[in-house]
Amino acid sequence: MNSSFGEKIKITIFGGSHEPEIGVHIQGLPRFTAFDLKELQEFLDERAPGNSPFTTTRKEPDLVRPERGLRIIDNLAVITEPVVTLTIANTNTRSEDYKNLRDIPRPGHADYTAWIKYGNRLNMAGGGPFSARMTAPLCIAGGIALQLLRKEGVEIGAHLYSVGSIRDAALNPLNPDIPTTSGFPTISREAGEKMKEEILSARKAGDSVGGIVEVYAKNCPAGLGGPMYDGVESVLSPIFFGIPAVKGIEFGAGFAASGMRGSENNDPFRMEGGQVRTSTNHHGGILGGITSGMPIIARLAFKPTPSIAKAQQSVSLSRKENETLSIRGRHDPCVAVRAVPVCRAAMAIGLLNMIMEEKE
Ligand SMILES: Cc1cc2nc3c(=O)[nH]c(=O)nc-3n(C[C@H](O)[C@H](O)[C@H](O)COP(=O)(O)O)c2cc1C
Ligand SMILES: C=C(O[C@@H]1CC(C(=O)O)=C[C@@H](OP(=O)(O)O)[C@H]1O)C(=O)O
Repeated sequence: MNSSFGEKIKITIFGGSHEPEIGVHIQGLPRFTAFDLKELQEFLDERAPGNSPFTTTRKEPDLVRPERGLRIIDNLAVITEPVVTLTIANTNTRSEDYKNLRDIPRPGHADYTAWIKYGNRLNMAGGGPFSARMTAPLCIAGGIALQLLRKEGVEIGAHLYSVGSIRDAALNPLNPDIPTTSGFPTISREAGEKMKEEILSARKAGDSVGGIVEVYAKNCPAGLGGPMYDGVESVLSPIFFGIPAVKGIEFGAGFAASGMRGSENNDPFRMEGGQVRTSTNHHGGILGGITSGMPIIARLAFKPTPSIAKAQQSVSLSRKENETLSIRGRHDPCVAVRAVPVCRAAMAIGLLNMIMEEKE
């Protein structure tokens, strides 16, 4: 099953969690531009599963394989064709964990709705095409987009804004920057330690916990986007909602703006070095759907992982009876942790689309 996003840059993600491979076709990248494969692999490694006690135990190397449309010279990949294809092998599938879930759907996952729509035609082991595994090819496209955007001066970063009720230190909305910490994606090391405890405590209880990822883009040119459906929020939201388990998105002050007065929420304009800037950034870099030149800021709310070890109430679809379900298998206790690079990838693809459109 394929899933596509974008017009100027079109990505098509294919494969499934327990198929031989997953991958992405990317159409419309500027020809004869190069990107660094080693840097792309390092970006993929940030998302890869199985590398810490805070993720699923399904360990995958997630090695990027250039397949089509690229000429490889040492670590450089030069884009030579209108469509490029890259893949990743699935090397560590354990489909027997999913046998009983064909009949007894997991509460909170896509098992039941996929059965309603596709019956038994889809290989749903590992979550099939609904799995977070599909965010690996998203990160291939996003990792390439991040490198191309950096050439334009655009920087995209993200951090774990919260896990359960524990909040990270605040990002500076006027000049966001994420210091490199100890391998855990928070600004504050102390907040990171508390989040780790919360995640391990949920896992120990056979449970899971939700979280929020905050993502920013700075040095983005003013003037991208347009009114209504051409707006930056309208372009970014579909790619953000394509990430499994995303249940809410806010830009700038977001929902909190609804509790403010206009005098508090409006960002005063001022001149700075001959350029129009704002003194605060409640608008998150977007006014009327168009970028203002201030940092773009979005927060993505992730629900707690649906697959939990605790016994849950479900049904047998064949016997039409209530059932108690106990899930075996390997699952993230908090999906938001590994979603941090995924949010950067999604933001990069969305913005590259708009920047390329502007260049036409
Ligand atoms: C990085 C990441 C890792 C995830 N890991 C798991 C997991 O291990 N187990 C699981 O049940 N769901 C996991 N999910 C969430 C499911 O894929 C998702 O909840 C499911 O496909 C249903 O889609 P929905 O939540 O968008 O409705 C993960 C999501 C992300 C973004
Ligand atoms: C493999 C990844 O995460 C998977 C995401 C996932 C889900 O339901 O989304 C379920 C689990 O799959 P499995 O049962 O095959 O181990 C996770 O391990 C990955 O992100 O690369």
